[in-house]
Amino acid sequence: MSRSPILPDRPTLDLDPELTPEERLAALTSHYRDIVDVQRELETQLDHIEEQRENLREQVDRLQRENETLKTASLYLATVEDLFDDGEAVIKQHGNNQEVLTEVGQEMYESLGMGDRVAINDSFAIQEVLDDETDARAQAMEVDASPDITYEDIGGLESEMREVQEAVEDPLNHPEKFEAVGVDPPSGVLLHGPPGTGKTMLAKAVANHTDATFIKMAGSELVRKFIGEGSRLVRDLFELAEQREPAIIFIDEIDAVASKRTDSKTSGDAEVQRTMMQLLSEMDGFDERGEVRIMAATNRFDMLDRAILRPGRFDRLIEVPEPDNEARAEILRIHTEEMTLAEEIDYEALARETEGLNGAQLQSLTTEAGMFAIRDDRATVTMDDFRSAREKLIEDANSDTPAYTTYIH
Ligand SMILES: Nc1ncnc2c1ncn2[C@@H]1O[C@H](COP(=O)(O)OP(=O)(O)OP(=O)(O)O)[C@@H](O)[C@H]1O
Repeated sequence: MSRSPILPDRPTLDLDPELTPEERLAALTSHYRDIVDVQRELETQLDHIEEQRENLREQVDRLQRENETLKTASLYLATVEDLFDDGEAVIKQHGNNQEVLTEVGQEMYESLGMGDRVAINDSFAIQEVLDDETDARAQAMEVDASPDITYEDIGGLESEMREVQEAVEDPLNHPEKFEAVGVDPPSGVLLHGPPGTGKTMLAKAVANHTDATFIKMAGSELVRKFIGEGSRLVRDLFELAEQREPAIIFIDEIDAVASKRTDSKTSGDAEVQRTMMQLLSEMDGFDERGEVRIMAATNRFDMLDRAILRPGRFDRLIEVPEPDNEARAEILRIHTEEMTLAEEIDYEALARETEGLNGAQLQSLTTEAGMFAIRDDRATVTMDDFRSAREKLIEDANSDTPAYTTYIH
């Protein structure tokens, strides 16, 4: 780095009173020139300083970026095995079971207990104390011994329901049929299609009709920020399914863990890859698992890594489309079953008027129509209420409420 600038000497003027006017003029002219020279020198130095300032600014930016990268660098999971009075702890890293003695800052030391799960960095320094492991799993998985959704609750999707029955329900309820013919049922069933069209409902309904425990894991939950955590959750998921068989594993938003490989080499991507590899290896060892079926859903079929679609993995694809006229009428019928409706209600007309809405939006529409009746102090819901509800949904869409923006034109 350059040193501080050396300021030029300030020019001085010492006029002798004895000087003639000509001599005085010459002295003043010379003094003026000195001043101009100094000014030039100062200007050069100023340019130089500006340049230095620019360099320093760039340096600060670079350091800030490095700092950010360090802060977001991957952390590893470990368990506190032992705590000593002198502010040291023995931690055991998950995955490789390496035990390390590490120093702990005063503040961190006070919040630590034996057996705590912690996140550590590359130098084994504890960065964070984590929730209880069981909490983390409970948050990530939804376990429902008998979901109450039935096929009757699903509007439209007749052929999709039949496919799901064939691929998931029959192998669980009548494994002997498959044995008799000598074919293996599909390993995994992937439901794909736009959001809010009933994919989760299909998976729950099939669990209901088979007495299987429904175990749902959101793909986004599998993309954990700590190394080894995602793959550990995948292992836990399959273990739990085995303990609870018959069971249906349902991985929603599977694209979060099984997207096409990106070229970027960030540690986050590497961690997602590891989680996907764990998922693939669990699926490959699937045959021995008995009465466990696996289903997954995605809105981003185009993004999926083809590796998960190979035979023995998700080898049955079922597209779940947006509802057509007939399906919309049926969905509206299902969701208004418990509502007090005016006799004038014409489902076919409503279906035509709600073109572009998916199942989830149609459900909101019925609730919203009910709200209009309540606001008007009526117990009966009319066609006008449904129309006002539709207007409101459009208004919400136009005010950038994301859920409806893409559907109402
Ligand atoms: N075909 C349908 N019949 C009846 N209700 C439906 C249907 N599709 C969606 N719904 C309603 O929308 C809600 C959300 O549906 P569901 O969670 O099954 O959609 P999804 O396709 O899994 O959506 P996402 O991809 O956003 O997870 C359901 O609880 C239900 O109320």
